Amino acid sequence: MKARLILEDGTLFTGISFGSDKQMTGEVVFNTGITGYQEVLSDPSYCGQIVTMTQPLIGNYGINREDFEAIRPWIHGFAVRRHETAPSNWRSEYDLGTLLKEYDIPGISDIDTRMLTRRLRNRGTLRGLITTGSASTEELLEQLKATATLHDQVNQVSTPRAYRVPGNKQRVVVIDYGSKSGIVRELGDRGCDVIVVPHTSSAEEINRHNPDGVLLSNGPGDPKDVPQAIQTVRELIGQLPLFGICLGHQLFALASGADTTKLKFGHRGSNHPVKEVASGRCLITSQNHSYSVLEETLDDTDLEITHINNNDGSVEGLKHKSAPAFSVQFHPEAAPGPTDSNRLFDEFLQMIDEFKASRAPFVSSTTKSREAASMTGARTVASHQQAKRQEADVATPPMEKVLAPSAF
Ligand SMILES: NC(=O)CC[C@H](N)C(=O)O
Repeated sequence: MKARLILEDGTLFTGISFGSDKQMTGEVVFNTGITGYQEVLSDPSYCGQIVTMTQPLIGNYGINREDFEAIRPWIHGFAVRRHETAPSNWRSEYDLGTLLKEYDIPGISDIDTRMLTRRLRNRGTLRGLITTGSASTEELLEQLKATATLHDQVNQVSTPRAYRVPGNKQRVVVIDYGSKSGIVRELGDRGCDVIVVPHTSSAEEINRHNPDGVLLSNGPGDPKDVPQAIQTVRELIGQLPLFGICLGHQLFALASGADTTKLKFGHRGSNHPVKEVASGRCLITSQNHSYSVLEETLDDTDLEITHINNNDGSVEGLKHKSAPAFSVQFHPEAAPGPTDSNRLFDEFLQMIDEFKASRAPFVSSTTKSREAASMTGARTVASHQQAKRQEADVATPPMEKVLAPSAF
């Protein structure tokens, strides 16, 4: 069956339909990863977008549920040069077209994805529409114009209820703005007791879980679409160790008084070079974002730049000058890789341990009585928190489900 993809500037691509034959609109973006189409399809940060892959052969290693980044894909369409209908891989369970059909997502193949990518690079990100219908190009453009731009994607993809992935080390609350399962996997692999909470959770609700640290997840859309989340992050800064990833990084910046802007066509792929300022080293990173923190708005904040994009000089990482908090625009949990920045999870857990140690009650030596007499507010808070933790271990707030990491 014939399918068409039309961009808002009138550019028309005619190809072959696969997946669902439903008509869908979305922001059209390109990803340059050679592998990883399953992770791209199922990354909730793509919610509402039509994705095209610059790699021309897509679907050749099929689909397996294990590599999904979320329980289901949220993209609005998939545009490829060639769709492989006979995948070859021992892990493959079914083919890409079957997956798209299952979730009613339209796919279009046999189009010139090089031309499409060049158009997006030259003009910037454009909205588009995929259809198998017979309406004229003019009618389709009218329909595209009449479709509202999405602003509620975080609401669509975040978990409605808190859930826990138990572990016996640091307790980390992940605020789910559309979290990839890779984030929970990385924390779980390190033994963390992970509690994933909805994006609407207040600082008070988060504190009730008695976390040792908070991870601000990735997620779709404009970070300014979730002002309540910005307020929560503002309250958490300095209270608990924080680590922000992608949307979480942008929210951390906004909460600290910086501003964000939309990039011309975004960064999406698995080999974006990023300079680590402290060491001068280059990390190869996985990326998927449209927005970016504006460097010139950082001057009046307590943030400093830790990472810079080698391609366009944009801000890729931040840390707070005094509070235990840092963030990155790229994805250290990247699957299928690269893994250069994976150690940021270890650095987060180290930061948590140092923060805990700095607040631990004083225990020994000759100064004991003097110290006890002048015990600081922070120490009182720490022992109070420990007591609360014991209580909470008995009665944690109601949670949806208790999942093992393999259930993702
Ligand atoms: N992967 C992400 O978290 C993306 C962040 C944000 N939605 C952006 O596009 O910039």
